Amino acid sequence: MLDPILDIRGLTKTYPGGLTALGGVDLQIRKGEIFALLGPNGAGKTTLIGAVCGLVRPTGGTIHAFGEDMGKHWRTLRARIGLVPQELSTDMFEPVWRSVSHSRGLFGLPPDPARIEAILKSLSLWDKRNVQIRALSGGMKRRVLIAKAMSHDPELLFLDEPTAGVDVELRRDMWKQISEMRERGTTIILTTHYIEEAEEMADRVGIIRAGKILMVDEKDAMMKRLGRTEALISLAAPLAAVPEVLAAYPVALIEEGRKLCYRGGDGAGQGKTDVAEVTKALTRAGIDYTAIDIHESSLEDIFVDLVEGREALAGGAA
Ligand SMILES: Nc1ncnc2c1ncn2[C@@H]1O[C@H](COP(=O)(O)OP(=O)(O)OP(=O)(O)O)[C@@H](O)[C@H]1O
Repeated sequence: MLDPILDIRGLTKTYPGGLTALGGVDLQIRKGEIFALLGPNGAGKTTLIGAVCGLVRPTGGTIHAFGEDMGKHWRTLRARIGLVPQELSTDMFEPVWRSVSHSRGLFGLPPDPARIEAILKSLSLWDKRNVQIRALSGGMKRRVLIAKAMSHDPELLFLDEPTAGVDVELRRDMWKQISEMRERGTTIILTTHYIEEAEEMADRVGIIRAGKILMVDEKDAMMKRLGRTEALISLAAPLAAVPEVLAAYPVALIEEGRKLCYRGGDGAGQGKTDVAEVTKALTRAGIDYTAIDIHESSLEDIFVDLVEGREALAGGAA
């Protein structure tokens, strides 16, 4: 990748006590993209973010941001990176406005009330500017976290599970906020458990498990490459064997011959074409069916397969 905005090489982290949370992570992030890091609990997502944002001291490897070594130019580079953590740990007694304004100052920027006002308005927090953070609802507290991270106008923004535990409406609202930030030129890396979130938002997806990146790809390419079509064809009468005419297709008999199961395709429409041909072949052979149930695999299916190690990583491992 040419001039990645973030370039992580061979990053390792073994916590005192011996647990290896990151086992050699290589990851390059493009300027201007939304990158979703997907992984099960304990995969190392928060540790990875923490290593870039200075909350976790890596055991090994290098991190370059904006083309420079973070190990050497820590303060100046960190000021250009924003972090929305999972939870607010401080500032509970501060009013919203002061807390957000203070965050800007932490990165050495001069006060800019107009900018803070614009941020609070964009997050529908302006009405709450004088309210103590502890008195806000959970969703509003999350917005405050975003406002604090935006306060120093970072070029690279990490969001650690931005929508965990928020309702559907607020989640959609936050997705909109994140998209708007990207439109303004911010590069965004988010971690999530919600596949829907990655599917909806991300340009590229990285899948992490047990401290290793299993795969990184354009979301669409990943779905195309690993996507599958599954069709269940209910037969009018059970069959003892797969009919000869279907020999060329990835089909099998299940449920004691009462259903034909097709599993194949390439996530780009081939599966549906195959299924149409299979049904035509059945009709030509005089085999009646009563129902067809077609399911296209989603990013979720792909993710579950990958994380559980079911899907062969053939050709796909990054
Ligand atoms: N301070 C710490 N000391 C020791 N072990 C830790 C520490 N922080 C995290 N770990 C361990 O490192 C591993 C990775 O944790 P991490 O929080 O990075 O995962 P995650 O992918 O963010 O998980 P989740 O989705 O649950 O937030 C886990 O096994 C965790 O228990």
